[in-house]
Amino acid sequence: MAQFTLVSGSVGLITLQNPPVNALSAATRQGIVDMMNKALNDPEVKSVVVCGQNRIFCGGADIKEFGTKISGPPLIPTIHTIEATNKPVVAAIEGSALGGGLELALGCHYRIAHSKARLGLPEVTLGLLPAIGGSQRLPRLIGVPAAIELITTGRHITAAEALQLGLVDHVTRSSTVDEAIKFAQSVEGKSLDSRRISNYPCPHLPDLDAVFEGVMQEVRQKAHGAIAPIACVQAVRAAATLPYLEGMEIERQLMETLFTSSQARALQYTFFAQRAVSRWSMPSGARWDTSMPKPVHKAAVIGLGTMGRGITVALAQAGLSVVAVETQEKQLKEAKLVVSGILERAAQRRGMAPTLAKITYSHDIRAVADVDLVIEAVFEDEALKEKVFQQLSAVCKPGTFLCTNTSSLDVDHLASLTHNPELVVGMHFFAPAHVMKLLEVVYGSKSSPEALATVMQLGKRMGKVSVAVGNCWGFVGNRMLKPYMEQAFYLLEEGATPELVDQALVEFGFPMGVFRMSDLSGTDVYWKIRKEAEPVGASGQEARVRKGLRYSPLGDLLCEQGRFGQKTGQGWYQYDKPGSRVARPDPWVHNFLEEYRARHGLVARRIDHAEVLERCLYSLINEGFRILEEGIAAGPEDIDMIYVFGYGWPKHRGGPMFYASMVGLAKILERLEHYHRAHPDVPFMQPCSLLRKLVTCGSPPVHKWKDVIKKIHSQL
Ligand SMILES: CCC/C=C/C(=O)SCCNC(=O)CCNC(=O)[C@H](O)C(C)(C)COP(=O)([O-])OP(=O)([O-])OC[C@H]1O[C@@H](n2cnc3c(N)ncnc32)[C@H](O)[C@@H]1OP(=O)([O-])[O-]
Repeated sequence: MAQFTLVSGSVGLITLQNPPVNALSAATRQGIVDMMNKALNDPEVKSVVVCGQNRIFCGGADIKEFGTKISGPPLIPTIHTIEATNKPVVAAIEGSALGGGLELALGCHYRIAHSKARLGLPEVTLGLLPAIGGSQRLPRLIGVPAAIELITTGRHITAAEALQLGLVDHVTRSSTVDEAIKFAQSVEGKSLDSRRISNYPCPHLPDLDAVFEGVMQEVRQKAHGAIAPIACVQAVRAAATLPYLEGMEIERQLMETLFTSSQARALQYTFFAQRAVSRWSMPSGARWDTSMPKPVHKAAVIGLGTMGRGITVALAQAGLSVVAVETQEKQLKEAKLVVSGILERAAQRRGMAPTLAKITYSHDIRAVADVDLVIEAVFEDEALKEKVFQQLSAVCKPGTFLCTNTSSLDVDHLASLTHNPELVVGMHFFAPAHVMKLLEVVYGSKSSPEALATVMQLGKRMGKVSVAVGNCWGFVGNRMLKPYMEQAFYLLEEGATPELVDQALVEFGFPMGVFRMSDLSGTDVYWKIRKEAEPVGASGQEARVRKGLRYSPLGDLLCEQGRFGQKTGQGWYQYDKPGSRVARPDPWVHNFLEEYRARHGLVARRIDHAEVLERCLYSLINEGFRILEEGIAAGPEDIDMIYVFGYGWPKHRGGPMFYASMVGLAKILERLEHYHRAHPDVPFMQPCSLLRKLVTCGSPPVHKWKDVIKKIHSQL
């Protein structure tokens, strides 16, 4: 797990060997301890270079070990030994030096990085803090403000930035290990007094208390309830105010609390789930590792509204040639300006040339004749999309994949209008499409494994977290959102205000509540969808029962007043002016709700945050279980990643299905039964049979649910 070689006569080369990322597993830590002892005790060795096998220094602690009983030696004493030795120790950083990997490098006397290397302390993203001395050494080396920023965000930085910050001593474009060996020899026998970071005083900051107060406020606000960023600030404060060893003790105590927290478990689950969803499977048995994607060099986007523009940017940034088609001249002109502007600004930020030449614009759909893949992003209108699919099927070269960005239409139906339904796949982007990480990839009943593999690979190229799901109304994300939003409306009918519901959800960790979100995206968006799905019928606009089930017309009544949210300056909240982002509670809305309740003989009651969360979240989770039962999502990780990366579900709660497992499935079942008894006309509250089955099986942990689902399917 670590190898020792004597090179150039006097340099002990220690190579970490734990593929794929040389994570610090128990065996690797043991290897480092043993090999370092060997090097430091060998009189022939005058200096040491530490590097990683396969051009990656070290991806940090072995995250797989975190949920288990940790064995093997701790690294802190070894890092102290390295720092204290009189033999110069040089870290040769290639690939990544992250978390514990960078902390090991910080214990070395010198750090040399390859120009393509990435460095960072991403522990916070796993619900932890850099507790192998990183929180104490980094501020001493690069100063408190820069250290706080790196440690609380977990950002990976380039070697160039690391050099600028003083985190590394030298950056090279040639062989890092060779340079490190040469450098190590050049400093053999020289004093290392000025190279031991733990001896550095933390760079002085005037008015330390005020600085930390400001930082804490900012970090708290961004954390949305996550505890690790707060602990990171506390640890850096210890570095800034206490001697090194006392700071280390604070680091240890803070880590002890974080290490066993449910937030750390959720974030570590998310780390692996994010990677697991790329290993997709279809109900037919087709899988990621047996299906070959086709190369996509040139793609087209049809329709250059907000979504089409974002998709064009995402494709161009992924290095593809793009044909962007919009039939309306004015819209086409405007789109060109917007797309170029986004690409230019992004290129400026990265210090690169923009990829404008890769895009050709046209108002004629025939311009897509030679592309490998088309993404249709026209207005969400069934007749229009039908026409576009028929046209595409006629003009595209044989074998072109046809994708739709629909959020609510039937992928199978669109596929049926083409000559080759096996080439049709849904690509459900989230606005803004070049920013949002999630891509729901929807395979229809006829989609070929090759088509799915191609689109999943394209999603990866665009930097998306792509999740393959089956075809059904709303796919996974929007289908689960329906019961959640319905409950929010019912809560208003029963006595809540939009502020109360939103506050409960924000305290849970969502960046904003359902009503604020609805104002932001436009209250009319779902109104249009509702009007198609839930026609008014003979009983009228105000009817609270439709098709025999409970219905709340509150959202529809609000829209009829022209209150479309932020864009009109009025929605569930009031805004200073149309487009303003500052939402204030609106007495008009409170009055509107009171009058509505009076008209329907509803008596307002006190509703607390716990009820808001249980009703909104458990009904959403219940629908998640139905989706799993139907095989629309292959596993709970798929649902969770859709919610974390597309719907603002707090990462530190792991996604709805992981959250359900943390709350306890039996409790979720009991509360759903309770609410279903109280609201028998709300089918979303009726516990799903998979949930019952899992509870009967003793509520297995989330990674075992697939086994139960498989058993149910095999019994059918
Ligand atoms: C002790 C207290 C203090 C804590 C200190 C810490 O260091 S906390 C840790 C701080 N460190 C971090 O947070 C760094 C986390 N890692 C990363 O950010 C990236 O993996 C990368 C940039 C190192 C490589 O990116 P890339 O796109 O080239 O590759 P990829 O991402 O696809 O990964 C390939 C495979 O390696 C696996 N794996 C990766 N890392 C670890 C790990 N540490 N452990 C175990 N496994 C790990 C990964 O699951 C995947 O396995 P799969 O799915 O094939 O079975």
